[in-house]
Amino acid sequence: MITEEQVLNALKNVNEPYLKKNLVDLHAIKELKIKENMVSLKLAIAQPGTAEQMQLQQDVVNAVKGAGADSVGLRFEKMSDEELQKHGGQSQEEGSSLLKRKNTTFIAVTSGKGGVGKSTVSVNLAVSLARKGKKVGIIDADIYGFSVPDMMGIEDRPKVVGQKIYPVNRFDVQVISMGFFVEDNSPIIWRGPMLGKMLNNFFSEVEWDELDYLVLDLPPGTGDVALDVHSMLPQSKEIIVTTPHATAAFVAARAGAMAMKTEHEILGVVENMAYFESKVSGEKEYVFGKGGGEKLAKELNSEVLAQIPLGQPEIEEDHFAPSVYNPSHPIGKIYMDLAEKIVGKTSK
Ligand SMILES: Nc1ncnc2c1ncn2[C@@H]1O[C@H](COP(=O)(O)OP(=O)(O)OP(=O)(O)O)[C@@H](O)[C@H]1O
Repeated sequence: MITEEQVLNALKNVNEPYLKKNLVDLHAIKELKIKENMVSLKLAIAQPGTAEQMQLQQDVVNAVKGAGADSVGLRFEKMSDEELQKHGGQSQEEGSSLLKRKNTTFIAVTSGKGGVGKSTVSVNLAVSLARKGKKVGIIDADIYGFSVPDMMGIEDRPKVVGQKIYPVNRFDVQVISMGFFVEDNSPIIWRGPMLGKMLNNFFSEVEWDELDYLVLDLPPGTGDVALDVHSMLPQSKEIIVTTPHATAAFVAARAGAMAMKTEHEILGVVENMAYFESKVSGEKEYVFGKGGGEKLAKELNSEVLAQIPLGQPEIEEDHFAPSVYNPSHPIGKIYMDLAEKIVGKTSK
């Protein structure tokens, strides 16, 4: 079995890309665990969420596997400013280019709780806006489960050229996901401030093409993380996703209340899983209750933008994307209408 000493020896040969010193001398290894020849590491680095991090991931995995480990799980955190300065780095400047673009409308998609379809709505809204000829990007910032790449059927990783990361293009949408920065699907625990730093890097280090819309799939809930994002993106507009159940709407109202507190404009509510429509009789069955979206919209002084029924997209062999509805699918049409409404509400 691989020993701690062997791992450390291997990491002596890997340089932190920004500070150009090896990880051991930098005291960058904040945690090292070995279990049944599986090594898990937590590393503090100067600039997480950058092209360099992706290269570093690869270097660390190769080095530790080369020393005899079967698998390597990696987590990253941002090095403290104190440590950074000690090693000759500069603390990072906040604020970045994408955030300053005047022509990009930011749409944060949020929900009170998980599993209501927030990512599905984010993805289909982004694709539908692109189908309408808009230039669209999506950031999958749902740290509790970055599902966007899978939902869109993305197997590629972003291209990295020099310092820059190029988003993956799928259905004419530029896609960046937290999931691209995780090695081997290893579980990661993000804390609020880390997410903020990561997002900030997505805005500054990613080479976005022109964008009319940037859709942000945010983590559910109203915790620190969401608050962080709210304050970081004061210009962002919001869509709140709920199911029709009264309790779900009640929880979602808290997410909405926060948007109001942070003075984000609420574009409206999307009620997902609103009903099931029988193909035979056309009858609607309200499987998860009724009226939640309406109730929430009223509470937020807003409106229900769409009611999306239960239904699966057709699976296409040559264009595999398990959660993207075709524009001809009844649900695909509802998403096109939603995109139309969003364009109407956000045109200057
Ligand atoms: N209208 C719908 N009909 C059928 N299945 C749906 C619908 N909307 C979402 N789903 C399914 O429900 C599950 C949860 O959806 P999704 O991941 O979009 O929710 P979420 O709110 O983003 O969850 P999380 O917070 O865990 O990321 C997925 O398996 C998705 O395919």
